Amino acid sequence: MNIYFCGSIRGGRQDLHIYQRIVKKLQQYGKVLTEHISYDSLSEKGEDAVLDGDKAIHDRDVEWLRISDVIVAEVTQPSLGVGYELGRAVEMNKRVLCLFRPSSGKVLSAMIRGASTNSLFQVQDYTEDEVESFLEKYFDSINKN
Ligand SMILES: O=c1[nH]c(=O)n([C@H]2C[C@H](O)[C@@H](COP(=O)(O)O)O2)cc1CO
Repeated sequence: MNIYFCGSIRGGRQDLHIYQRIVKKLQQYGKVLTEHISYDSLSEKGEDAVLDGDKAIHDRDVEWLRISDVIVAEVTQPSLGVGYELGRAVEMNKRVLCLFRPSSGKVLSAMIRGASTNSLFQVQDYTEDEVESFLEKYFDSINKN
């Protein structure tokens, strides 16, 4: 199974430790195409700028979305890139799980919470200690279907 994990990079790296837990857990279920989002070495600047760097990142990531079976996004730290990826994923009719921590004091965008109209696009509120168990439940349920 190809899994696309979305997490904030230029939107801020505050939640990196949670991304690392999520990616580690997701790797039990399939290949995480975007493992780099969990790297300590990846700063708020983004991946190393090469000639045409941002275009290459965008085109690679859209292709990875296209070949993904499931998209899991940690959406607590707002990120333009994550929002864009989720919009593209909806257009591609992909299965999406968004994870949000209300304990952050933030209020999730209506364009994400409001997109949760069917089982294909789910938004799950969680607390940090529950993250692995929510992922287990989610993957158990999709593996049954
Ligand atoms: O260097 C990068 N590499 C990369 O894969 N992305 C993708 C994956 C992330 O889920 C998302 C983060 O977007 P942003 O940088 O706007 O927070 O965009 C984004 C950047 C930098 O914007």
